[in-house]
Amino acid sequence: MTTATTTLLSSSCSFALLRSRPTIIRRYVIPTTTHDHPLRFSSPNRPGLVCREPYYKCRAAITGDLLRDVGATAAVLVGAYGLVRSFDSLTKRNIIQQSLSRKLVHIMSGLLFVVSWPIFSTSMEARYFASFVPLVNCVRLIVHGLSLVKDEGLIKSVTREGKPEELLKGPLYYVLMLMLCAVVFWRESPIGVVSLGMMCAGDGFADIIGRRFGSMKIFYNPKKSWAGSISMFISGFLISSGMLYYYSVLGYFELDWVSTMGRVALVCLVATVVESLPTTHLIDDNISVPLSSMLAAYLSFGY
Ligand SMILES: C/C(=C\COP(=O)(O)O)CCC[C@H](C)CCC[C@H](C)CCCC(C)C
Ligand SMILES: Nc1ccn([C@@H]2O[C@H](COP(=O)(O)OP(=O)(O)O)[C@@H](O)[C@H]2O)c(=O)n1
Repeated sequence: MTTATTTLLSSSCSFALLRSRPTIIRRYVIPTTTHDHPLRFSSPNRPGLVCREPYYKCRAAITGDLLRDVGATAAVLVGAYGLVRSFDSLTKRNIIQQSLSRKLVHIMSGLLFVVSWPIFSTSMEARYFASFVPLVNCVRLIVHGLSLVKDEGLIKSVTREGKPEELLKGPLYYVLMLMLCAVVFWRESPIGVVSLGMMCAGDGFADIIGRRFGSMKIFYNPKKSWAGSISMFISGFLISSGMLYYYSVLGYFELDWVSTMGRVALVCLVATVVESLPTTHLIDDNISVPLSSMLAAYLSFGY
């Protein structure tokens, strides 16, 4: 470390405690509705702020963040593996059908992943630690999808027909969307939370309800039903709103709930219409539903 840097750091480190007010720290403008970075300080790899605390305090804070993020990543990785294994066991013991098992994994994986985001630190790198979990699962799906390694439990839990190559479609797109939302939107924007709510809960319940009660088919797409689409809208709206409430209770968002409910309803309507279209052969629902939700949420929420 250069003498200049040491001098800069050893002089002091200023901690700017951000709550939910717009705060400008030199080149950083923190949006009104987040305090995802309650502590921001400079270090050689974090230029831009003046240091005024003793250097050891900065090191301690950085080390604390690092340990917290590594621990959180390990815990979520174990949770992901355990979830798939649990449903594999339930399917093997014929407690639930394979199709229902896959949909429950579809619904629960992404939602629990979003629920886990607050356990990561407030550092700028936390989102990359979190996105490491879907990355590992992405590699796992590719390795098993190419049959480089055999994992009957994984294949049975997340495929329709038990073919390894199925892992390279819906499930792979699903974890890629989890990574995208974690890195791009994280805890700072409702867009990622709502989009994953629609992909996980909305699309998941559409399948479960539609298969069972979908006798009235949609006139422009006989493969989809009104029951499925209506359940997608309702479940997507309730789960997405619940996730936004969860994050607002934790202080990440300050939302006007009357207008927010309208915005979420609009996003749900867009995603539901997109999912009902006869385009599954062109683009997987795990791509079209989250992307259309992101666009609608961006236009609706504005950040
Ligand atoms: C079955 C899945 C997608 C198939 O979708 P579709 O084709 O039916 O529309 C989901 C695949 C899930 C994946 C194997 C595991 C993902 C785990 C996630 C990244 C982290 C979850 C952490 C949490 C704490 C359990
Ligand atoms: N809007 C919807 C969505 C699915 N479904 C039912 O759920 C089944 C699976 O839906 P899907 O092809 O979208 O499944 P995924 O691509 O989400 O895995 C469909 O074949 C329908 O029987 C429905 O009835 N209405």
